[in-house]
Amino acid sequence: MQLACEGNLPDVTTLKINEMFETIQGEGAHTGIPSVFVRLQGCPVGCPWCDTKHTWTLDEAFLTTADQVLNKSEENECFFSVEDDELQTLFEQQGYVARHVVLTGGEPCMYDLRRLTKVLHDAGFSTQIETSGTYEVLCDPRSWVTVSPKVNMKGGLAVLDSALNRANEIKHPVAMQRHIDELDALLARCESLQGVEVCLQPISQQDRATALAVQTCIARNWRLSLQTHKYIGIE
Ligand SMILES: C[S@@+](CC[C@H](N)C(=O)[O-])C[C@H]1O[C@@H](n2cnc3c(N)ncnc32)[C@H](O)[C@@H]1O
Ligand SMILES: Nc1nc2[nH]cc(C(=O)O)c2c(=O)[nH]1
Ligand code: SF4
Ligand SMILES: [Mg+2]
Repeated sequence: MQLACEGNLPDVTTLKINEMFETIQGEGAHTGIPSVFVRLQGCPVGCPWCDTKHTWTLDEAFLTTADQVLNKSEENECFFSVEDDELQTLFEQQGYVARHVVLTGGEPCMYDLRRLTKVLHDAGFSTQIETSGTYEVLCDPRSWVTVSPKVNMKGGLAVLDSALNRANEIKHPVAMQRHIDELDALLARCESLQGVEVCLQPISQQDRATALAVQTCIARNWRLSLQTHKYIGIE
């Protein structure tokens, strides 16, 4: 077995994929960029307002074929398995033209993403990881890491701090003042976050959440992240 130390690639990782599609990145600093979305299966965090609850389970009863998953007409728990070094071939078969790949979920950092992100960057893609900070972020140094910190959730502070240390962007979902206070506490504790772009994302397009996010972004000079894909009815 190969060691996963610097310079070496870890062994092949089997990815479980719930959805794969080409769309426009709708959130955060990369909003507007045509992207291939790879939605990985599994998340134990349990945010009550999560908009991808269909990805939470890792029950093998939902294992199906790539064809079934790629041709889904609605969200469901079904997923297929693929080795990370076979993903690019699938992109080609699907005829994707986007050169930016967003790894999301579920919680993508339940998987070792080092081989996948290295191979993709070496092939000329850029990559972005959307993570909750509840698992260590294992990826290529060239990947853009968006941490949407889930405080007081499973994973613990040490893991969250290591994810925040790797973050290129903090994207915080908000609905109440309490969510802003939690973010303030994180920013105060984590020196590595000085200078990292912070954005607030209203939870589920609620009017009050949006008003709070707008007002706080103006007051703090933070960025607003709307889930723009939901406003225009794309994936
Ligand atoms: C579905 S999560 C998957 C990636 C990872 N588990 C995470 O939480 O970052 C992708 C992004 O959507 C955000 N999100 C999920 N449900 C949302 C909702 N109802 N309203 C606003 N943002 C939401 C998350 O906070 C995260 O930034
Ligand atoms: N268009 C689009 N942009 C997104 N940005 C983050 C998403 C996610 O679910 O992680 C997402 C998504 O599901 N669709
Ligand atoms: S961590 Fe992400 S995928 Fe998991 S429940 Fe929360 S928002 Fe959903
Ligand atoms: Mg989404």
